[in-house]
Amino acid sequence: MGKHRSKNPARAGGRKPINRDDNGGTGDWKKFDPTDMNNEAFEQYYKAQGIVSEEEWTDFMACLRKELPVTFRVTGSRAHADTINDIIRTAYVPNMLDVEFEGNKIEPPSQLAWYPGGLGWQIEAPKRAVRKTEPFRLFQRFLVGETEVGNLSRQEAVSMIPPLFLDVEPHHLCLDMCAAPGSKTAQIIEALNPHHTASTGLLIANDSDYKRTHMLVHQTGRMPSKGLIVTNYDASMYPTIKLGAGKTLQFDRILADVPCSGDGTLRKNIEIWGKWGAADGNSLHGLQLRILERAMTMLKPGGRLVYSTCSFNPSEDEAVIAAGLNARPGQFSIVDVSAQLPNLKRRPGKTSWKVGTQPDAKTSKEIAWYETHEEYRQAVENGTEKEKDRGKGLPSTLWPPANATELGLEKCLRLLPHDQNTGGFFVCVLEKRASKNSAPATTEEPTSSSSLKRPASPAAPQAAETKRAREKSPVAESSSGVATPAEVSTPATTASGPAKKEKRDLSFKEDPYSYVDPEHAEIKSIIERFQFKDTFPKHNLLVRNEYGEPLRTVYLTNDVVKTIILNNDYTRLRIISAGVKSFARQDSQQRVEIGCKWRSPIDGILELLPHVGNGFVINASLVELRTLLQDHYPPIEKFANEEWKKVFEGRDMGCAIVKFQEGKEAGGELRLPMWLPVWKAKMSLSLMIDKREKSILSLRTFGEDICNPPPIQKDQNKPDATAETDPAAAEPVPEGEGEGSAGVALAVEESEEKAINA
Ligand SMILES: C[S@@+](CC[C@H](N)C(=O)[O-])C[C@H]1O[C@@H](n2cnc3c(N)ncnc32)[C@H](O)[C@@H]1O
Repeated sequence: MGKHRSKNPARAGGRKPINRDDNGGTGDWKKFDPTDMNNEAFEQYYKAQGIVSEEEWTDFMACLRKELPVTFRVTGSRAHADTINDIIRTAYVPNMLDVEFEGNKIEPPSQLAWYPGGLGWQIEAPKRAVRKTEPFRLFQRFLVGETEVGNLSRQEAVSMIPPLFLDVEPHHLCLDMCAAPGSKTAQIIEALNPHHTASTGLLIANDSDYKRTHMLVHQTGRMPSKGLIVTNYDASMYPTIKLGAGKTLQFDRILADVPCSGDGTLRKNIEIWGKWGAADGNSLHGLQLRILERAMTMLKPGGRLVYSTCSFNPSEDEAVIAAGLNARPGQFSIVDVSAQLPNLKRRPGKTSWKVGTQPDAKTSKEIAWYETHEEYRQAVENGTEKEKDRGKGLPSTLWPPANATELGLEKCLRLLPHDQNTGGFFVCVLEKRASKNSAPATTEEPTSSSSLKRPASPAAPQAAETKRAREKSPVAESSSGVATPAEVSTPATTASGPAKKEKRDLSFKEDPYSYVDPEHAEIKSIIERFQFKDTFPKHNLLVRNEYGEPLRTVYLTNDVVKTIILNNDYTRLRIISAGVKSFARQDSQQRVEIGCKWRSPIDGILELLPHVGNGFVINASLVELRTLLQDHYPPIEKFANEEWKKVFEGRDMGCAIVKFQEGKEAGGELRLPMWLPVWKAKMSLSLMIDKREKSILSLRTFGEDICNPPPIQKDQNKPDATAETDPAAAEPVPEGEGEGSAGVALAVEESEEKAINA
């Protein structure tokens, strides 16, 4: 398993790979002092590589020493994103056109010229100006709120590029190999669900760092998808995924946004100035190549693979691509993407580069250059060069191969900071040839004969899967080439594990997965409550225990995810999460008066809406929203709207979905319709979103936080004190508060599930 990110990514002699997108959303800016921004070896190294011409060198270096503008992306399905974009353009930007700060005019936010649909933005204003001028401060507050609810994503401009070239369609089976913290994962999910329609595709978002996979779960919670699985694996040894009947999964799209030295992020991670060394890139080349080679193996013929780094270094960029192509002669080609994103300024990849070492970056800035691998080996033999990299020395794949000019490396893209005021990045788009001799679409080809040996990885203890028996059941294929779960021999309609039991990786501590029998009494109560139509995928309800028992949370997955879960032991794939959280138990007691004890968390509502019965969703206006935000459990009689009161009085206790119409009313404005879960108790209603989300919603809609503090519980140590003493009885405790706080709820959920698993 990889290591957790360090606050100082360039630590350990600059060898630690960069987790570059981490401070994307925090707004933390480090001390910015251009006089510290020097590194002789860096200049020597890149002057020799010729990644910019001599005439441009001064501009290149000057730009690297400038503060990086803040950039963000409007997220979500297209119609939704366009509305948010219009709000920025029409409600905020006009107020920022004539702002002055300390005698200088401050430029308003501008749209990134190359980003599709104008949904990418850049703020060049210095941070101080943003804090000290009213229009920018207001905009900043808007950005923070919208980022919290998932409508915006702070992301470096160049980091937005790789997923755009991936060209994802809603039916694609995709893998994001090094995904945390997940800014590109979010882009892929959006491409799979452009209109929030039922995507039949799949995205597996993987990271070798266990803690960072939880960042991924959090980040993707804002754009839930039934077709999402998060895994925790060393990408260079990613396991083969079984589909039943001896078939294995091959992906239509793979993103390999690999760990790298990160010198393209110098403008953001300014510590790199003091730490950078020529050895950094050389030492990462091996891992990067192994990840690329694994991606090449798992890609479907005709599929597309995007390799990217935030490093300028050819050792991590062109050298990796060249070695990957040469390991599979004739099977892959570099795609010419010059016509895509026409306004994006890019530089061609290099067909020649130099390999240099820097024996000790701390004591000497001198770089030793070696024309060839043989020359380097000679120096090792002579003792003038010490062997690094665990005694194996530098691999020959670091040097430009003899056929470098024939590989089409100039079709790679290098993004340079001074071209459009960004960070640096490298992107290469590869396509696997769909030839007669290619392996069938769902069968992986044998692993290539890379010259680099794969080291054992603690995150991949079960790699020897060839030894395992494969299922014998006949499996039909869906249009995506994946067997649909109903066709898999494992009983798909009952709680079940993999079709054939595999050996468990006992070191993997996450809870198991199983599908719930749709005839289970709890599921029947849910179907009845939400008046689900026949279209509701009741066979695809997943829980986190071995017995298919709906205890606290039920997730909804699509067919592809189900096929994967049924055919692979979850510990072998190290599955951290799957599907969308769709139902959460609201009432764990045996109260008979509550027929369905489940509510739909906000994450899952959009997935449920197409299936709920006509008339189940209750319409409301901002007047009702105001009351629901102000009080935690407003009595039904408090609502002025007679129609609304009547509807709720006619309903049993339990969950409802309320649609708040867009418009201006009650001192607020809602620009898009919004669906929220509401719980009806005996005499009151409650909005089922957590306290923080309520406050953000209040600020966005009414311009102020109108939410009153939650009522004090009468005896917090006494279980179910409310039910005993409150006339309203059975009042819900919204997620994120008191006993029902997300953390506590999760703990209860885990211990309950663990108890049944024990
Ligand atoms: C540059 S970051 C990825 C950024 C991410 N794609 C995004 O856009 O948010 C590289 C990631 O690779 C992960 N990583 C490092 N070594 C890995 C390996 N062998 N397999 C999988 N992930 C790895 C790190 O934990 C880190 O999260």
